[in-house]
Amino acid sequence: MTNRPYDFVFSLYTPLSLSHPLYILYHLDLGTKTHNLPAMFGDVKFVCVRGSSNRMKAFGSEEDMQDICTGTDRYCMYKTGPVLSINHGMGIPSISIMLHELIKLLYYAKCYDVTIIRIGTSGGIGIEPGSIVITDTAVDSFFKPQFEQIILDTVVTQNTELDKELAEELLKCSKEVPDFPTLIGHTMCTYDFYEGQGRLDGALCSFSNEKKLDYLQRAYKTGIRNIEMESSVFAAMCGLCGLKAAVVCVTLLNRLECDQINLPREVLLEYQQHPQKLISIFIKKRLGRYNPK
Ligand SMILES: O=P(O)(O)O[C@H]1O[C@H](CO)[C@@H](O)[C@H]1O
Ligand SMILES: O=c1cc[nH]c(=O)[nH]1
Repeated sequence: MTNRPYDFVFSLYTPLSLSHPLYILYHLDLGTKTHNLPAMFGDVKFVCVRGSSNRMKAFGSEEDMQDICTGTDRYCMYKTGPVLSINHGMGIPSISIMLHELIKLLYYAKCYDVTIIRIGTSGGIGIEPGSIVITDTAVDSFFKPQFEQIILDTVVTQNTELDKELAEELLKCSKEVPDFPTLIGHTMCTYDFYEGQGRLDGALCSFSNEKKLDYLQRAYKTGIRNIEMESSVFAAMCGLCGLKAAVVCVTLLNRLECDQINLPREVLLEYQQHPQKLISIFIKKRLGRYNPK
């Protein structure tokens, strides 16, 4: 039974919170006592997560979309039929807090068969800017396929593999959008945008251009095709909770060539549409509503 996989996780890990009569999803400004979560979210089948709140309304028309998390400016959430969109901010701590509360929300709303996708931007390694990378495995800065979570005073190593079948299904959907290359590869997840991603243009830089290129070329050789800042904890938490998950990111630059993102605004906006287009096709296909022109 994979219907509500998070039941399994909750029974393992959180008996206290489950038995609590009132549950507050603090950073989402939602709660079991204040909101009828099954009525509001029970039909959710797809959750799309993105970094910034501006990119959130992609699945509905701007006018009729209301932010569900009105009482907080931490996260924004929109719902269009079975598609829920939430932003996660930048970096592992921010997405991790959002995911804890989102997964509890899905549990209390009695959702089942949910697919969750991070739609994002990234720095490419050795590939054309504008390409899409569908992540098979998130790796850390040592190129290891793992996420190290500190729980109390213990380092717990978690698996960061993503759903292979889902990745292949997404790659198949990409054939419908031939305007930009799409590939499956490893994604490196870092704690920082600058030195942490081997950039020379931060406020601090403690290594040479040669060292940077050597590092990025070694990353390429292990199968890493892009770098971003959330995929490892996303893969680990969704995997532990049995949620089918994918990470689909456009690359904004080729890090073997430069560090600065200096694309004209309209090109940047156009690139950000690439993963969005792919995911729209995927969802429409899943819902039996895809009509290729
Ligand atoms: O996918 P988005 O939200 O653009 O996130 C990527 O861009 C941010 C850095 O600019 C990091 O959070 C990285 O993961
Ligand atoms: O280079 C990049 C671009 C977007 N996001 C990142 O984390 N790195």
